[in-house]
This record gives sequence, C-alpha cells and structure tokens, in this order.
Amino acid sequence: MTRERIYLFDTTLRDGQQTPGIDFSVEDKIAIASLLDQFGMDYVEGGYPGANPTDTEFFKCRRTDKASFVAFGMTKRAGVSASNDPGLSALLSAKSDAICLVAKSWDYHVEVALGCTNEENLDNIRASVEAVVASGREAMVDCEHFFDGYKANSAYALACAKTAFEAGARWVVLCDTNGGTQPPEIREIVSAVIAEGVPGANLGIHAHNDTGQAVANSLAAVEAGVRQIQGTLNGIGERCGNANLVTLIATLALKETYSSRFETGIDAERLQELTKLAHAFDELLNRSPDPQAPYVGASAFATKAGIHASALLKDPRTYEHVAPESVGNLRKVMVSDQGGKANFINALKRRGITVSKDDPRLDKLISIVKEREATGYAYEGADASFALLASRILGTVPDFFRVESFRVMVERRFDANGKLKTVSEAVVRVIVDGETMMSVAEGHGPVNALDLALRKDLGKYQSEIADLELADYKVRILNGGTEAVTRVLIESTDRSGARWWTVGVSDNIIDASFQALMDSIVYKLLKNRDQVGSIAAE
Ligand SMILES: CC(=O)SCCNC(=O)CCNC(=O)[C@H](O)C(C)(C)COP(=O)(O)OP(=O)(O)OC[C@H]1O[C@@H](n2cnc3c(N)ncnc32)[C@H](O)[C@@H]1OP(=O)(O)O
Ligand SMILES: CC(=O)C(=O)O
Repeated sequence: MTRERIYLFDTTLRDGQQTPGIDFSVEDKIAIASLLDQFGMDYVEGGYPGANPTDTEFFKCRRTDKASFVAFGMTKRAGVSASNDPGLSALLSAKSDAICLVAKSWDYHVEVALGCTNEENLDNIRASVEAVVASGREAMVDCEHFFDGYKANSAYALACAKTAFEAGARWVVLCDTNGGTQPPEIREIVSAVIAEGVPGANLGIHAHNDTGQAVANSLAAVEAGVRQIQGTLNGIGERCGNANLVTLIATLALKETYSSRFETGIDAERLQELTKLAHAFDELLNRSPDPQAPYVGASAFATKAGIHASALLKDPRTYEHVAPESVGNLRKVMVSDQGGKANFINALKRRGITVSKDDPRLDKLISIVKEREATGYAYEGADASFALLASRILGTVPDFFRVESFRVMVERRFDANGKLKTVSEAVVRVIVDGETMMSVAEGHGPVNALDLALRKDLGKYQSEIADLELADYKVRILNGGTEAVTRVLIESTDRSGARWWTVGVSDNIIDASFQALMDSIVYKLLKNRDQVGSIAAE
C-alpha cells in the first residue's frame, strides 16, 4: 500500500523564539537551521524578518540547502495596499523559499485585535497571499485561533481558510493558538474543513501544548486528513510550548497505526540520529536534556525496578514499546533500592564484572546499596561511586593515598582596599606511600577550595589527575532545617571526554562533597589503569 506523505514544518526558530527565556543570536539560528536541514525537515521557519534586527540579518541569505526556508509575518493591514504595507514589503524582500503569513480567523480577534471589519480581514488575507504568490514564493497561511474561531463562528473561520486556499496558498495551517482544544474537537473540525472544500493535502496543523495535548492534537489532525505538521525541537515555544516534533517524528515512524499509512522525509537510518538531534539542540540552548522526554530522554529506556529489569534482561520487549536503538537511545538497567539481582548483575556486567547469581558477595553488595540508599545515597545517578563500591566489595581497590585530615575555613573580612570579601581556604593533609603532604588552596567557595587543595599535591599520582575537571556539582537537601542531611553529586570529566558521577552524603555539606570528590579521584586513578571493574572480576 502506498503511504501518504506527511510534511514536517519546523518552527523552532520562530515560535520557539517566543519561548520565555530563549533568545537566539544569528549564530545560534545558523547552527540550528543547519541541524534541522541536515536532519531532513521539509520546512524550516527561520523567524520574522523586519520584526527585529536578528531576524532581518538572518534572512539576508538562504540558510538551508535542502529544506524549504520559510519567512514568517502577518498579513497586510487594513487600509493599505499590499505593495504599500511595510511589514509585507520586509517579508517579500527576505531571502526565503516560502512565506508563512499569520492571519486572524476568529471574528472576535478581528474586531478586538485588528479593529477592522470581517470583510477587510478577508481582503487582507487574499491580497497578501496573492502578493506572495506573485513574488514566486510558496505561500502558506497560519490561521490563528482557527479552532476557537470555528467554535465561535464556523462560517467565518471557514471563510478565512477558503480565502487563503483560493488565493493560492499551498498550505492552510489550522492553529490551536491558545492550546486549549482537545483531540476529538480537532478531529471533528478538521473533517468539517475538508468537507467544506479545502483538501487535506493542503492543510496543516499548528498545535500548542497548554493542556499537554499538542502531540495528540497533531496526530488527531493527521488522522482527520491534514498533511503538514508544524512543531518545534523538544517542544519549545510560546507558554507551554508547541507540538514536539521529536516525539511526532518517532511516533509517525515507529507506531504501526501511523507508519502503515504515512511517511515523512525521515528514513529509519536518519531516525537513529533523533536522540543526538534533541540533545544537540539542548546543548546549543545550554540546558540539560529532559531525562523523561519520550523516546530521547536518558530515562526513556531506563529501569530501576527489579521486576522489570529481570524480565527486560530476558527479552527487552517485555518492558519496551520500541527498541531504543531505533531512535539512537540506550537501554539502561540501573541499580538502586528498587533493584533486584538482575539489575545488579547487569550493571556489573557493563563494567566487565561477571558475578554469579548465588555469589554471597552479590547479596552483600545489594544489601549495602539498599542500606546506603536508605540513608540518602543515590547510586542510580552516581555510576562511578557504584563501580568503586562494587569493586571494593567484590574485589579490592588499591590504597592510592589516604587523607589524614582536612580543614576548611570561610572568613568574611575587609580586604586591603576596604572592600568586604568572603574568602574560602582549605588545608588538606594527604599520605602517599608513607609520606605526608600538606596542601593549602583558596577557592570561590569552601567546596572549590577543598577540591583545589585535595588535587594540588598527590605526590606520584599528581600528573595522572592533571586533566581531571569537575563538570557539575549538585546539592540536594534530603530533609528540612539547618541540620538536614545533604546529598552531593559531582560530575567529573577528563581529556578523554569520559564523564562520571560520584556521590557523597552527610549532615555536613563539606563532608558530603569531600566523599564525592574522593570517589571521583580514586575512580580516575582506576580508570587510568583500566581497572574499573576488572579488579573485581574473579
Ligand atoms: C500566534 C503567533 O504566534 S503570531 C506571531 C507572534 N509573534 C510576534 O509577535 C513576534 C514578532 N512581533 C513583533 O516584533 C512586533 O509585534 C511587530 C514588529 C510584528 C509589530 O510591531 P508593532 O507594529 O509595534 O505592533 P504591535 O506589536 O504593538 O501590535 C501588533 C499589531 O499588528 C496587528 N496585527 C496582528 N495580527 C495581524 C494580522 N494577522 N494581520 C494584520 N495585522 C495584524 C495588530 O492589530 C496590531 O496593530 P496596531 O498596532 O495597529 O494595533
Ligand atoms: C501562528 C501561531 O504561532 C499560532 O497561531 O499559534
């Protein structure tokens, strides 16, 4: 059976730009447009030329090779001709393959926001689309508030959509601008528009996520007949965001109910780069990827429940709706107080440690992890601390060095210029091969000072940890009050690009940090010797 083509329209650089807290530079836009283009989107909407200097600059040249490069802007205003409307002129002079015009389709908005008559608005739509078509560009119209407009005055909303289509718009995009419409309403209204003469092959959907239904609404619209979906990477966008194209791409490709009837421009091979795309985008935004993002989150194929892990290891299909590798993600079986033997055996196997199910040391490891987690440790997020603990229980870890004592001071004082300053200083005494070394360091805060002092002089191991860097530091207070128990998680990295997490728990934040720092250094020394795991493999 031939499958119908669904066109993917990405508005990350336009509606995504309307996300609170997100502000793209021209360089950001160039990088993101290139990611989207290479991934295989059909349309990349770059922004609103004429609205701000960034977007005007961005549209000075075409920014995609394969995808159609789209400029966004509003229809002409009432009372001026298309050729005399400055906004439309700016749009027409932008270097784009297509122009997406936003048009009012709710009569209430025409009255309140535009302050013109319904007829004038229809005329604005018609004249603007005709101007775009005359410029040789593909025209499309985002019918703003289409679903709310349809519910208030279906004849007028339909008239707007039909006017756009009859004037030559390749796509008439039905927008759930306020994001409150529900999937059954989307299905019913899209079907009515098609029945009124705008073919599904010319209809698109633009859904917002204000009730968490943007993806479901987009799919409902596809089921009812639309053939273009607008959305953004990782669902960014105004307020609660837009339909998440990452989720939609995977669903359309991997769920039989859609994949048997539809295809997008993303083939199975490209789909395996989906996780990379989603994470690369977060990297550009300088934010951590959402671990629970469908398909691409770090937890999307992770399990810490013992019952699940046991079955999953017999056959992954027992607890996975699709194979993680189909979207370039990974299966993760974690260790925690929710885990049974299967979780632990699998976690150890990943580190090259083979241990049999009836080995009493395995029971000991499980009970220590469970006891420690009860006091606040969290090994599922601290892989390196788990590896060290397992290595210590199942085998041995060399005593590279011993910290005899440490002292951390925080002093608030006036400096030589009379400026009030808070200074942190740490002193650490370390014994390596029977020799005591004392290091002193000042840091931005007490933990930084302790870290610097600890890594300042490790005798014969010093050169080995020269490339060790702390990448992240997370503190979690496990119960309230100033005497609370604190969990510290530290992410470390080195020149090889490897990253590892370690954990410390104490009612003293410095002590908790010290434990995590120590684990990180010892892990690094083991790692340098390729001994992570293998020392325990007996
Ligand atoms: C649902 C959406 O996401 S639509 C996209 C929304 N995105 C943005 O607004 C971001 C970019 N916008 C901007 O930078 C500015 O709003 C501009 C440059 C477009 C316009 O700025 P200004 O001319 O100062 O107008 P302002 O923003 O105050 O108000 C919008 C104007 O556009 C008019 N307008 C709104 N939609 C349309 C439309 N579809 N067709 C014609 N005119 C419209 C409004 O009536 C209002 O006109 P008024 O100034 O005569 O009252
Ligand atoms: C056009 C648009 O972004 C909307 O209606 O939501």
